[in-house]
Amino acid sequence: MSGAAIPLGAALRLPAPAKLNLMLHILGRRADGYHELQTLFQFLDHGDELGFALREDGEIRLHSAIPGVNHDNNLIVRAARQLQQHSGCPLGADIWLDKRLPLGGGIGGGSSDAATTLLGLDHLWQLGWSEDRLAELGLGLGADVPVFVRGRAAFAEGVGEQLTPVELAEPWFLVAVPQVLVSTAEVFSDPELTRDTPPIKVRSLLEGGGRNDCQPVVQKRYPEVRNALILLNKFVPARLTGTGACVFGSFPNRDDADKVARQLPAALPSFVAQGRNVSMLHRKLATLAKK
Ligand SMILES: C[C@@](CO)(OP(=O)(O)O)[C@H](O)COP(=O)(O)OP(=O)(O)OC[C@H]1O[C@@H](n2ccc(N)nc2=O)[C@H](O)[C@@H]1O
Ligand SMILES: Nc1ncnc2c1ncn2[C@@H]1O[C@H](COP(=O)(O)OP(=O)(O)O)[C@@H](O)[C@H]1O
Repeated sequence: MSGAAIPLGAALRLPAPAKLNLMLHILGRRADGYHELQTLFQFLDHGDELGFALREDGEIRLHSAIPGVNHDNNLIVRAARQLQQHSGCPLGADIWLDKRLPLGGGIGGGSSDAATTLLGLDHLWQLGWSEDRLAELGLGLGADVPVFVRGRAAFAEGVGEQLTPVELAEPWFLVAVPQVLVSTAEVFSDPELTRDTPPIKVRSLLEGGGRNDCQPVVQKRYPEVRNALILLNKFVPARLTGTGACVFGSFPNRDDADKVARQLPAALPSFVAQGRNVSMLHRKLATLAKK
């Protein structure tokens, strides 16, 4: 991406971590067309970074462009404007984005950027909004925004907004990034999508199991994703996250994950990161609260 680095003048720098959907079941379709899910979210210690500085004139300016996303449609700008409108805050902000997460990868980059913007500006503008209020506002921006606002690994139901925090093992993940952009809307409108998985209880899930119901449709439509799953499966059980395109496998330590990463072809970029039950954003905010 063409993003300027975050300048030293930014008053606040905050991470926007990626997430994985460790499993994703589709239970049915609601009257409004959205799908009822059960999914398990865990954060990664890898992500984008945002910088914020206060503006007295009420303007919201994002200084880093993402190719293909115009300024006003960027989830960062939309999140900032929503918070401004709903809080009646007269202040504005200069915002910078160091974009490291792939777009449309199923690792939640856009949603995480939006959540970091909501929490970052709540801090900068000293609004004192509760997490509940910020999560509710975030849901209007995207189904995955609330989990990033709350920052706890969670079992999610509904369209992803009913969250039950969970304590999971924190293994290392190798995340492969097929060079293709998967459209979430396209996957959810595929007639072949499994939409009738019976609901499960969180306890049975934590004992292992689960799958990603989007995977058969995505690997059929996107050969890049199919190939990535085949390649990674040679080393470790591989699975799709969200609606893709990223696929991942888990390892007990960083070295094992790095070894496999080195054996993947150059045409399939990847990164290694640790699964975390508390997001890096919330760890950073906790240190600011102590100051
Ligand atoms: C399914 C997940 C799992 O994390 O996929 P990823 O986007 O992360 O891959 C997300 O909940 C996705 O959330 P998000 O990416 O915010 O989706 P949205 O932009 O709200 O939805 C894009 C389109 O997908 C369909 N959609 C999305 C979510 C859902 N539960 N049911 C749906 O049918 C709708 O047609 C919607 O218009
Ligand atoms: N700040 C942002 N970062 C990433 N994508 C954004 C952002 N703002 C808007 N978008 C749009 O949202 C789409 C999906 O975003 P992203 O979160 O990267 O994918 P996914 O939901 O699959 O993880 C992108 O393809 C892009 O068009």
